[in-house]
Amino acid sequence: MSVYAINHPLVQHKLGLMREADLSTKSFRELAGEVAKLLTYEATKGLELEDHEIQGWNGEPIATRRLKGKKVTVVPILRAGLGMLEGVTDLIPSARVSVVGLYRDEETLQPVPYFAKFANDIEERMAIVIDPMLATGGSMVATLDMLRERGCESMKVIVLVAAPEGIKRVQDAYPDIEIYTASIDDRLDENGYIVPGLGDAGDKIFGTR
Ligand SMILES: O=P(O)(O)OC[C@H]1O[C@H](OP(=O)(O)OP(=O)(O)O)[C@H](O)[C@@H]1O
Ligand SMILES: O=c1cc[nH]c(=O)[nH]1
Ligand SMILES: [Mg+2]
Repeated sequence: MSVYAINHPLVQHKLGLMREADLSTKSFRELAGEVAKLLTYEATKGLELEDHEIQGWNGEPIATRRLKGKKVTVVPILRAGLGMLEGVTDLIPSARVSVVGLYRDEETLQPVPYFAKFANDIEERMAIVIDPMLATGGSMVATLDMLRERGCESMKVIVLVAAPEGIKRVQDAYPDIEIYTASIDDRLDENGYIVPGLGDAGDKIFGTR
């Protein structure tokens, strides 16, 4: 598995702003979308191109390249993953959206599934799973399991912040998956929150503190 911590200055600047304790819901939400978009740019760098000839401005043919048409499904993990969705689909507008609803039980830290709706032909698609936080990794692995059970072979992960524990959990379960993140943070605290982290990303995006 490859973990890509994106050090681009715009990513680091925007993530730094998101860490501010008193940030408004509006700003947190906007920044989540912007960082998601920048990470999507990185995560799609391996998409295949094909040659495509077009007629240019003066009537002469021009050799161009276009995306080979790999089918993509973006998979936000509810709720917080929705805060990244628009940023991702801005760059991949034809992507189908599959939705997985999970929350993490506050006592056991185990993922509790409550909803799932997958795009058609999921087994032919590259799935890009999005969630701001990869903490213990339980929610992400549960989502990847659902996709794999439905025949999805090609999967990538985009998270805003990852804990080493979560990276290891995904790595152990899915050694071939690529993870794209704006930061690998230090650790989890006693409640399973990422430190320094962002706090509760879902609450911040939805304004439900
Ligand atoms: O790696 P894990 O230990 O599983 O934790 C990460 C999960 O926790 C958060 O969701 P939460 O359960 O708070 O749900 P929400 O998005 O509805 O707020 C976060 O958005 C991840 O889905
Ligand atoms: O730090 C964390 C861990 C889990 N979920 C969050 O929203 N934040
Ligand atoms: Mg939450």
